[in-house]
Amino acid sequence: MNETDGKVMQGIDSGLVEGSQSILLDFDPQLSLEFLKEAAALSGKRPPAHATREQLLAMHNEFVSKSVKDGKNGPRPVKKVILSLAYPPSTKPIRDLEKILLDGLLVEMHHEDKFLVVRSVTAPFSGVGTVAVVEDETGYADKIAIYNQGEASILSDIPEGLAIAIKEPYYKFNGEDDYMICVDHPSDILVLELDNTLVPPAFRPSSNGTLHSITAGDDSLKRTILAKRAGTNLNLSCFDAALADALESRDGDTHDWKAYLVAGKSAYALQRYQESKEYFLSALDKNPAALGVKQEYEKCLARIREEEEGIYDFASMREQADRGNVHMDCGSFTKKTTISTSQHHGRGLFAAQDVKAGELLYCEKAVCMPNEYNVQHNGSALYANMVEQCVNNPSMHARTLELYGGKYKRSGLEGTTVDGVEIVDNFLLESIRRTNCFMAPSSSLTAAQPGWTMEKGGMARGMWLHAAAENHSCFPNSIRAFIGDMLIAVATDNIKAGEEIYQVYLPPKAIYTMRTDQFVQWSFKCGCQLCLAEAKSPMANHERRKQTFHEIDIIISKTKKKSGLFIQQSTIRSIEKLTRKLEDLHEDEIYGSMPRLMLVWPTMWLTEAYRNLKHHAKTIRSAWQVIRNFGFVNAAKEGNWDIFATTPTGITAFEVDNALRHARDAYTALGEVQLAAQCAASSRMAWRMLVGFDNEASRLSDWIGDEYKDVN
Ligand SMILES: C[S@@+](CC[C@H](N)C(=O)[O-])C[C@H]1O[C@@H](n2cnc3c(N)ncnc32)[C@H](O)[C@@H]1O
Repeated sequence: MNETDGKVMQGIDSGLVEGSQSILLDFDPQLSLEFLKEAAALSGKRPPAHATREQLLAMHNEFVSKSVKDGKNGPRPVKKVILSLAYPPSTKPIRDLEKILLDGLLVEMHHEDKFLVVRSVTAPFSGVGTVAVVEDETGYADKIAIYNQGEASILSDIPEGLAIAIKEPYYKFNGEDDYMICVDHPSDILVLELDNTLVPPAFRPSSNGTLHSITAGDDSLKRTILAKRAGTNLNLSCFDAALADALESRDGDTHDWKAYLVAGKSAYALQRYQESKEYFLSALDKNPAALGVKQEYEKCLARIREEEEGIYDFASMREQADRGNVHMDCGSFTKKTTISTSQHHGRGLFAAQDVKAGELLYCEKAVCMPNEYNVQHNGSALYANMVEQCVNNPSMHARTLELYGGKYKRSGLEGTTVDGVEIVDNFLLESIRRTNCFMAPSSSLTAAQPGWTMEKGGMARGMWLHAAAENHSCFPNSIRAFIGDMLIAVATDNIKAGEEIYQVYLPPKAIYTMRTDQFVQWSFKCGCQLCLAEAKSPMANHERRKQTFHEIDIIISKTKKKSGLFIQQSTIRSIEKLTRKLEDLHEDEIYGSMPRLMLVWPTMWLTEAYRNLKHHAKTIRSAWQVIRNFGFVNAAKEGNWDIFATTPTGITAFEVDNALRHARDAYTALGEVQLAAQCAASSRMAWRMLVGFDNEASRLSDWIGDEYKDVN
C-alpha cells in the first residue's frame, strides 16, 4: 500500500471517447489493462485487506511530515488532465439519500442514493488533490481525496476536525491494497457546520460557543461582516459573491462608497463594464474624493470604448505579452458579429453587418487563460482554472455551460442549486474545454518569426466564449491571431451581413483523403465547399494525385539532404514536370474555382528556387500559381495583385504572404514599380490578417512552412 494523492496514473492525459459517456485514460495500455483488470475483479466487493485506523494515521502522518520536510506539501498543479471514467455529479438533495458508514463502502462503486458523514482526523496532504484520513461516527477510518475545489474553498485544505457529507460517494481502488473515497465533483461534498443536524453527536465539541450566526436585529454587525466578506471574496476571485455581499452591506450612508467600489471591481473582473461603471459612479457620488475610484472609473470607460469602437493599441499589447504580461486589461469588441443557429451544427457565428476583407471582425478577451505556456501542461492548467472559476462564480459557470459540450450527456441540472451548493459536473467541464478551447502563442507576430517552434516558444490554452461559437471550414472567411489572452479575428473575405463566419480549427491537410478524418476529435466531417467539391472527385483520381505528390516529395527531400540551398537545374525541371502533371490531374469541373491545396507546396518550392536563381519572370509566374492554388482564382485570372479586392478571396496563409513578397522583389528587380507596390500592399494585408494587426516591424527573414506538405 502506498500513500499517493489518489491519481495512480499521474502524468497521463485523458481522452474523450466520443460516443461513450466516458472520459477515458489514455496511457500505457499495458499498465492500464492490468490495473483495470484488478479493479474490475474487486468491483462491488469490500476490500479484501484494509489498513487499520492506526496504520492509516501512521502512514499518512509519516507521509505528510516527510513532504513538509522535503517542501512538497502544497498545492501542485496537475501536469495533465487525469480523470477517471466519467460519472455524473449527485443531483439529489441529501434528505433523499440514505446514510451509510465507511465500512459499508464497496470498491469501484458509486454509492447511488447514499451519503457519508465523516470528519477529518489528520492534517491534509496537498498535492494534485487534497488527501486526508477521515473517520465516521463509529471511529472507523479511511482515506479521502478531494479534487478541484479551488483555493477559495475550505475543502482545498480540509482542516483537521472538519465535518463533511459526501453525496453518492465513489470508492476507488488505488492499487496495492490501497483504497480511497474519491471526490471529483465539487458539488458532491458539503461542509457541515457543527449545528447541522447531520453532524453526529460524537463530532460535536463539548462547548459550541465559538460559532456566531448573524441574527436579525444585528443589522450593523451584519453589514460590517458582509463588507469584510465582500473584500475577502474579491481577493479569492469569488466575484459573484463579492458583488452580492458588497451590495447587501450598504446602509444608504456615505461610507457606502466602499461597498460600491468592491461591487465595481467585482463587476469589472466579470467583464461587465457597463455595470461596473455604474457602481464606480455611485461610489464617486457618495464620496467624490474617494481615493482610487476615479482611476477605476477611467479604466472602466476605456474598456467600454474598446467594446464600442474596437480600437486597441496592439503594438504595445504585443510588447507586454512578450514580456510575460499575457492578461490584457482590455474589453471585448464583438458587435460586428452575432451568435445564431447554424445549418451545420447547433450555433454558429454570423456577421451582423457587412465586413470587408482585412477588417477586424471581433477582438475578444479570454474568460479563462492561465499563463501556462508549457504545451505538456497547458490543458490541465486550463481545466483546473475553469473548474475553479465555475465553482467560484455561478454567473461564469452559467456562461460556460452555454457552450457545446460534445457528446457528453448532461443531466440538465448542472448550475442548479441543491443543498445550498451549485451542481458542477467536472467531466462536463472537461468535455466543454476539449471541444471549445484554443491554443495561443504569447503573440502571433512572435510565433511568425523564423525559428519559432511551439516547443521553444510555448503555447497557452484558453477559453473565448464568442470565438467558440465559430464553426470550422477548410476554406474559411476569417482568421484568428493572438496577443496574450486577446483573440483577434480578422475577415479574410468580404462578408455580407447575415453570412456565417468560419475559421479553421486545424490547418486542413492538403491531401483530401487525409483530411476527411482530421476533425473526429470534434466529431464532425467537414462539409465546407472545398471538401464537398473534392468529395466529387473519383477515388482513383485522388490516388493518382497522391502518387504524384509523393514523387515530388521524394525528389525535394533528397535535394534538401544533399545540397542545402543549391539546387540543380535537372531537379527543378523534374519538379516542374511533376507539378504540371499534378496540375493536369486536377479536374477543371471540380477545381475550377477551388483551392488546389496539393499544388501549394510544389509551386511554393519552385517560387523559392527561381527566386534564389534570380529568374524574376519565372518567380512571378510561380508566385501567381501559389496564389491561385490557395483559391484566389479570380485575382489570378485577372492578373490583379490586389488579391483581397477580388472576391471571393482564397485561403490566407503564410505562403500567400511569402509568394506576394517574392513577386514584389521580382517586380522591383524588373523595374515594375507599380506592380511591386501592389504586391507589397497585398502582402501587408495578408501579414496583418496572419498576425492580427498592422505592423511594419516585419519578419527578420523569409519563412517557409511545410503546412501544406503533409504526405505522412
Ligand atoms: C467550438 S464548437 C462550435 C460551435 C458549435 N457549433 C455550437 O453549437 O456551440 C465545435 C463544435 O461545432 C460543430 N462544428 C464545428 N464546425 C463544424 C462543421 N464544419 N460541420 C459540422 N459541425 C461543426 C462540431 O460539433 C464541433 O464539435
